[in-house]
Amino acid sequence: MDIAAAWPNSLAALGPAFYTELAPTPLPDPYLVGINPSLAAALGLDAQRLASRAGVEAFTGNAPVAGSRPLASVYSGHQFGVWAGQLGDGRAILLGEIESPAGPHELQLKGCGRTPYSRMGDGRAVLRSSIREFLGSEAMHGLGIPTTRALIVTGSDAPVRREEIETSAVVTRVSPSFIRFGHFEHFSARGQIDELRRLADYVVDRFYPECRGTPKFAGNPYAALLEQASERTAAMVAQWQAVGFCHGVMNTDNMSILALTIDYGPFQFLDAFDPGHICNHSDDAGRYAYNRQPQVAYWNLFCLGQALLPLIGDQELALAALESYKTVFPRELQARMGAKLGLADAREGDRELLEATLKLLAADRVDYTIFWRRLTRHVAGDSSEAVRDLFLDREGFDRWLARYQERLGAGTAEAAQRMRQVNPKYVLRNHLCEIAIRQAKLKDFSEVETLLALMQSPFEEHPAHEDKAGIPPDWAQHIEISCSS
Ligand SMILES: Nc1ncnc2c1ncn2[C@@H]1O[C@H](COP(=O)(O)OP(=O)(O)OP(=O)(O)O)[C@@H](O)[C@H]1O
Ligand SMILES: [Mg+2]
Repeated sequence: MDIAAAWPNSLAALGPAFYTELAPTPLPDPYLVGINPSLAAALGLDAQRLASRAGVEAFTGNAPVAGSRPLASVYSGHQFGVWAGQLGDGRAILLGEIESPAGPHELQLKGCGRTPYSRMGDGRAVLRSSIREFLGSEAMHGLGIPTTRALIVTGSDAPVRREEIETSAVVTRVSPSFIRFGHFEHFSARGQIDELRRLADYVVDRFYPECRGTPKFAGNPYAALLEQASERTAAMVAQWQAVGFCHGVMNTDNMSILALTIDYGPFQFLDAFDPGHICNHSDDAGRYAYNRQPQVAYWNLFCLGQALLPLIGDQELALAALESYKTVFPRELQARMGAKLGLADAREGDRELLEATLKLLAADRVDYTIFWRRLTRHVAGDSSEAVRDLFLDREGFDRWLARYQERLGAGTAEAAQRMRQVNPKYVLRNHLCEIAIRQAKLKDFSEVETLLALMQSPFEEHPAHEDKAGIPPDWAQHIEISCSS
């Protein structure tokens, strides 16, 4: 398969300490599960060619992609708060970069066989989790949240053992970079300071050039990098919270240095609003519960700061670089939530109004997405009945509504306009994914295609898909998503 004239690989240029070159391991009789035409177009690729027989073979790892130089990178990380030592791409292989109208992007196959970093794993990914990653990352992109993306998913009937026997799949992910906090932790923990500096210089020069020549932090570019990563991570997590996204495995090896949402494992978009919701069935202690995500992100940034300390040279400077998380996160969250309420500006008392809103939602376990969308409709002119119906505590709701309407004041048409752009009608709920997965197991991939299109424009009405915007069925509560993928 020949899709790009050249495949530069800037990560490979860092030197052999950073990776192992190896080819993917083939899978028998691969088939197409899903293709992402809009991402293909954005990258200047021909979706039909990607989805052809030759494309399916190549993106399963069965035939070379001409000019690419496949490799698996090494990283380490903290998992569930504990140092886990060396991890690395145990089931992902980077093909290299392609130049595209959207700038250089890396292509990576996930689930394409064992690597030197597989430890006890089989190097595979199951169809179920690959569909979740494909749709989940595109749903986040559709919501305007920074994320890695997914170009194509292929499947094979080759069995994979998880809790039960499942089948294999490979997702081709796309990102400007797949470098994680864990890459920095790896070299720092081993005292490989030259490699650590090479990595940091690479990331700064390529993605954060403004970190050079800044008068901040006594001109220390690595402290500036830490601050930039902190601020971007704060903004990303504020977006997660606002849309009700639970990541599920916020280990430091799943935190992107570019603050892109990465690793769609046990993630979930909230159904009923429960601040302490734990989406990952393996997370017994609730370390990664929805309402803990902002603190966990800071904890992870602290690990990044420790990893960068040999370059920053001064603990005070590193702490100062982390400091802005504490102002950027609340500011971003307030802005996002204010927009969801349709507020044009920030005023005193808004925080209390927001807290009262969330308290009311939590008390009655109101569906998070439906609440905001119905509120939008009300602000646009519909009666308040549809929102009110979501609550058991009707009097509490009435008092809240009066307070909200007073704050909103006149100009509701503009407010509704704003709200429609930030309160999605569709999110990728677990049960929607589950239905698509069940059908895909029977080789019917139409629901994957439908959901992809829907999640790429989640703020639109799509009247033909009203059923996918409703209250989830009871069985949705019993779906258990764990780290097993
Ligand atoms: N089936 C597997 N075979 C080999 N290695 C695996 C497998 N599943 C996970 N790993 C490795 O275990 C570590 C932690 O896994 P985690 O679930 O965070 O990542 P992942 O889902 O494999 O990938 P990514 O973070 O790239 O999306 C990583 O080093 C990962 O490569
Ligand atoms: Mg991971």
